[in-house]
Amino acid sequence: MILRPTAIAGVVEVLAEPVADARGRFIRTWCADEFAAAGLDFRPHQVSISENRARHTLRGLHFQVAPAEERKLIRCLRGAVFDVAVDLRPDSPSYRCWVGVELTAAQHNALFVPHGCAHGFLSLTEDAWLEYLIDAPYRPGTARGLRWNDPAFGIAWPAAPAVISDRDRDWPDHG
Ligand SMILES: Cc1cn([C@H]2C[C@H](O)[C@@H](COP(=O)(O)OP(=O)(O)O[C@H]3O[C@H](C)C(=O)[C@H](O)[C@H]3O)O2)c(=O)[nH]c1=O
Repeated sequence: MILRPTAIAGVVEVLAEPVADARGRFIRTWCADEFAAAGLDFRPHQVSISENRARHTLRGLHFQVAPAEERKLIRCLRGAVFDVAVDLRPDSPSYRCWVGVELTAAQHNALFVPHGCAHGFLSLTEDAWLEYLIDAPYRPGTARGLRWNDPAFGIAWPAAPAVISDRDRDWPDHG
């Protein structure tokens, strides 16, 4: 795999290096050693799947508050999504900046999101499924959120959401 840095420190796109033969392809999607060699201390604790029926479903943007902070590796298992991370670390040179990456099942690419960043996505196809590798147990009530169109972040989404939860629609402005 190729770990490609983004404009936000610690947010890394993981590009697949498929090994093809007459039967098809073999793709490594995570490796502790390769991540560690890139300075990413990431050991998954739980794996989840997010199934999204309608095109332009938006989930997020979420982050977990300490001590429940999560590092997560997100990949698309079906369809495609526009995946976004926002830097919420006040001491970071990219504080309040965002990056967006198109994740597709066909490319097998992924986005690594470290502590201190919010994550969200907009599905670009019907039946877009995401896999999350997360390095902490799920702790209900520890999630906080940013609103997708909060002017404080100016995220350039490819489209407005057609489907969004009330909770995600109503996150307050961050001023
Ligand atoms: C996140 C999570 C949820 N759940 C249960 C709780 C609810 O009964 C149901 C849906 O939860 P929620 O509406 O919080 O799911 P999303 O809105 O997709 O939340 C996720 O969306 C954004 C984009 C993220 O990056 C996070 O992974 C996560 O916050 O699954 C669990 O059982 N385990 C979990 O780890």
